[in-house]
Amino acid sequence: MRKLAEHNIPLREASITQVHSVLRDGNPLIVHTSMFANALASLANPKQQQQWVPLAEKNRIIGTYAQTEIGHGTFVRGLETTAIFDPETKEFVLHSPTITSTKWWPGGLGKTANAAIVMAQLYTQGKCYGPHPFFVQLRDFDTHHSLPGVILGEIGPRLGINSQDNGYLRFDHYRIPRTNMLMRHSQVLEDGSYVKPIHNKLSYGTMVWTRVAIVHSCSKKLACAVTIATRYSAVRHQSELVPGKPEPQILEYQTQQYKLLPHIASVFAILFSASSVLRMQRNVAASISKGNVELLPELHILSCAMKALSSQDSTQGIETCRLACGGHGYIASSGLPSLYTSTTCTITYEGENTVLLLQVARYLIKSYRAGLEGLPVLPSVMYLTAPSAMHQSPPLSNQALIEAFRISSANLVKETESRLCRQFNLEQNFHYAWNRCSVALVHCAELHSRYYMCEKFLSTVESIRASDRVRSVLQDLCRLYLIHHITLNQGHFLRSGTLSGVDLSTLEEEMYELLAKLRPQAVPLVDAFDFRDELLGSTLGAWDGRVYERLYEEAQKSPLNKTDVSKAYHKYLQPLMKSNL
Ligand SMILES: CCCCC/C=C\C/C=C\C/C=C\CC/C=C/C(=O)SCCNC(=O)CCNC(=O)[C@H](O)C(C)(C)COP(=O)(O)OP(=O)(O)OC[C@H]1O[C@@H](n2cnc3c(N)ncnc32)[C@H](O)[C@@H]1OP(=O)(O)O
Ligand SMILES: Cc1cc2nc3c(=O)[nH]c(=O)nc-3n(C[C@H](O)[C@H](O)[C@H](O)COP(=O)(O)OP(=O)(O)OC[C@H]3O[C@@H](n4cnc5c(N)ncnc54)[C@H](O)[C@@H]3O)c2cc1C
Repeated sequence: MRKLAEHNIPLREASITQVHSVLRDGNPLIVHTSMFANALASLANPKQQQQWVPLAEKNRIIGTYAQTEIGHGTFVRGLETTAIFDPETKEFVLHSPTITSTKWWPGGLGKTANAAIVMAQLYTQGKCYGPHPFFVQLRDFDTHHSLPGVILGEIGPRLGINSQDNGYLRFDHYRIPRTNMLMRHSQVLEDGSYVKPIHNKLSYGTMVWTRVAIVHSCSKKLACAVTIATRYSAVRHQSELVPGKPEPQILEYQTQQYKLLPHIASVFAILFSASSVLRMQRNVAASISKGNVELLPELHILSCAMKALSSQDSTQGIETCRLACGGHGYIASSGLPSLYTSTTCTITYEGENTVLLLQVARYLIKSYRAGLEGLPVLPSVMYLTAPSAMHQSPPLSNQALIEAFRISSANLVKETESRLCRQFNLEQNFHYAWNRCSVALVHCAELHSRYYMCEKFLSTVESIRASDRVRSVLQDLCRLYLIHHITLNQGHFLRSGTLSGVDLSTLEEEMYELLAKLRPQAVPLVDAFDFRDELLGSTLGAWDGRVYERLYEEAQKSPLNKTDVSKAYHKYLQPLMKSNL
């Protein structure tokens, strides 16, 4: 915090990588500086912002975002915490009526935060208006004691991010002023009447914002992992490539190149998609402030799609990098285990990936049906009902591969929609039919999202003007990315008839050539991510390549090495050795 202040970096602009470098196993302030700050900025009205933002910026108020309950995370409409308006006192009464209504998970809630944005079911004049956000003080701002009516604690050790205090929270008829409801989009007036928002999902805005932030952070986390594994692969020599010859760098093995290079490419694919979603988010935020919510559904769907794909890709990529480092990838000082545990949670939080992909699928099916009826659909899904012929692009060119993605995706949506109709005819119930088709629907969402990511990668690379040589390396990397994802999804391309078996084997051949061509670029590419050693925090990935010396030095720091004979010898081993057991 002191460093950020010294360098005049606003908290919200501190990159996740910098934060990760300081607190590799979780940061108790992350939800304060991200979701809490964003909720105040986007859900509070100007008067409320004047009241709370300066205090939050000075860290007098430290907040969290308390939405998930022990019984409900995904299904936000099913939240049980209530906020009932009392017109007599002009207060809301917050209450946790059941065990399942206990708030559970919020970052920093256990011990750090003294306030929270609480999502609770709003009741006024006897009617429920669904989940709404409230600013709630939880602890005394001076003593930090929890306030009467607030029951708080920490939820216990997790797979990772254990230096964060994820918490639980219950309310016992806890009263807050009416003006603590975040009132930028909807209001409860003094007489208890409810003023509805211009779009009923605006109160979910902080989730959308965070999903976009997660996409960006995933590219950074993956970039750290590929940097470590690639540099290590250039230092590590193992086995014989040619019998009798010296042990080569393990990066010479084609299988090692196949493990690493597609994930280096993935960093760029995620990064370029993140930039594109961020641009859209800024446009939508500007439109909303002018009262226009037309593009909100598109942003919601795109952020769901990119959050799901980037969290899945980066988690798998980091695990592949860990495995690519053999035994040394398993040691904590490699940095890879904490990268994995602090990234795999992004698959679950801020909307579990399957659930988000089903949101995307719902949009695809609705847009496809609208397109068939000649109704207007938004630009990103117009292709679903556009004529599905290949254009005049040269066979197997980048453009042709993008078209193959587009047509295969449209084909899969069409096929799944027909299945949905057939299932509906059998079940006579849309929701049961939907569930029966949901595996296929998730595949539709994944292919559509991959198409978007491939398209963004290609268009961004093609627009690079600064350096022909940089563009040329990135073009090869992009080509590798396209072919790699086509080979992983061969079935879709064969089914749509966009690529033949011969095409696929030609592309596979090219992929192997690209691995060899890109091999000399691997280290320069990851060096270009420009992570300082302190940021990477890895014995395997440091810039100077002194892997073995660093591993040895790090081992000396193990607490077990403080004495030659450990306490456990006297307490357990020696008695065991003498016991004749
Ligand atoms: C330690 C490492 C850190 C790395 C991270 C780095 C950066 C990130 C920065 C900070 C984050 C740090 C830590 C994060 C900590 C985690 C926090 C949390 O997890 S907070 C809790 C998050 N919870 C969720 O995401 C819940 C997921 N569920 C939902 O969002 C909704 O319930 C769901 C599934 C979308 C459904 O909503 P529901 O109200 O039931 O709607 P319907 O399905 O009925 O749909 C109705 C229509 O509304 C549309 N919709 C839904 N959501 C939105 C939205 N947000 N905006 C616009 N529109 C929306 C939906 O598409 C439907 O539209 P149609 O009727 O089809 O037109
Ligand atoms: C590290 C971490 C930090 C977190 N931080 C916060 C925080 O700061 N604030 C906060 O409020 N919350 C936080 N959360 C909670 C998080 O948002 C939820 O865990 C997440 O939204 C998933 O909800 P759930 O746990 O209820 O899973 P569930 O919804 O119960 O999911 C379990 C399974 O059911 C499936 N499923 C659920 N619904 C459907 C459906 N409609 N269709 C098909 N399948 C379905 C899912 O795909 C999944 O396989 C955090 C969670 C973690 C792990």
